[in-house]
Amino acid sequence: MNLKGRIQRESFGISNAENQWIIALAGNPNVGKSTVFNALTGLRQHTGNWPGKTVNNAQGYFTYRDQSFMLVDLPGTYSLLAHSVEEEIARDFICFGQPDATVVVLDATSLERNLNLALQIMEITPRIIVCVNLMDEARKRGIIIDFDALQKELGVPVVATAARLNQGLEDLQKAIFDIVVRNQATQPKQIVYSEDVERAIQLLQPKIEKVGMGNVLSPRWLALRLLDSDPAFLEEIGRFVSLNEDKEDNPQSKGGKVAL
Ligand SMILES: Nc1nc2c(ncn2[C@@H]2O[C@H](COP(=O)(O)OP(=O)(O)OP(=O)(O)O)[C@@H](O)[C@H]2O)c(=O)[nH]1
Ligand SMILES: [Mg+2]
Repeated sequence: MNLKGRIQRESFGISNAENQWIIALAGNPNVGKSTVFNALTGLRQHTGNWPGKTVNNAQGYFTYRDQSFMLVDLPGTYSLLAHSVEEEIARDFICFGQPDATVVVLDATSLERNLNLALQIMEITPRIIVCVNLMDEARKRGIIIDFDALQKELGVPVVATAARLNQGLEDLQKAIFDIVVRNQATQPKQIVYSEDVERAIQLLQPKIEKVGMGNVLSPRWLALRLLDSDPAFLEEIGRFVSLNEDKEDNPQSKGGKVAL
């Protein structure tokens, strides 16, 4: 990891070892994130608070095929629209903490509602694994999920788990490994908005690409956030750009401001 990436992560209280991959664990409240986290990391974990917040932060470690992974258990959220401090933490870490991949844990018994968050994260990053947890509950209720169809539709890896029963966790580790270490390509499904919004995105996107943030955050997603015009978040983006900009690579960038 480069120095800028390290500084960025440290601002979230994350200081991973050299050669240690960072995996964010996101999901709606009560879907089994912490159960997945505990099953994968066992006793190799420590907890504290997110810097400056009274929200619990847990980090843990596991190794798989000689690679070391740090898991970061994010607060449970229904969306990333930052209506609460939990949503803000989850959104900022996924956007600016530069995780090498994000696992989004879904409740197999209420997929439709849970997919909302997965689609939001898929707008931000292609490095995502969908983990459909509570599969034992779904089976009990006679819910059948067509995983091949779901994976095809979403365009990202989908893994079935029952974390409380320790089922599917090795498949999850392999899916993480494939995305992070083997650089497996994904094609996350993108939400298509109304004609007006799509036209505005088309106008903004090339300008955002010129500013040179496209390799860190999705230009399409940034265009949507500019259209939201949430001033606090735009300021956050500006701070992030100034940490990450490299004037030699990117002569167009201007003093850390999103100059459009
Ligand atoms: N039956 C079943 N229960 C599970 C499974 N995974 C987790 N649970 C249970 O679901 C409840 C919530 O699990 P947590 O791991 O705390 O969920 P969480 O997503 O971390 O919750 P928040 O941190 O509050 O958002 C607990 O009672 C778990 O034991 C599973 O695969 N099957
Ligand atoms: Mg939890």
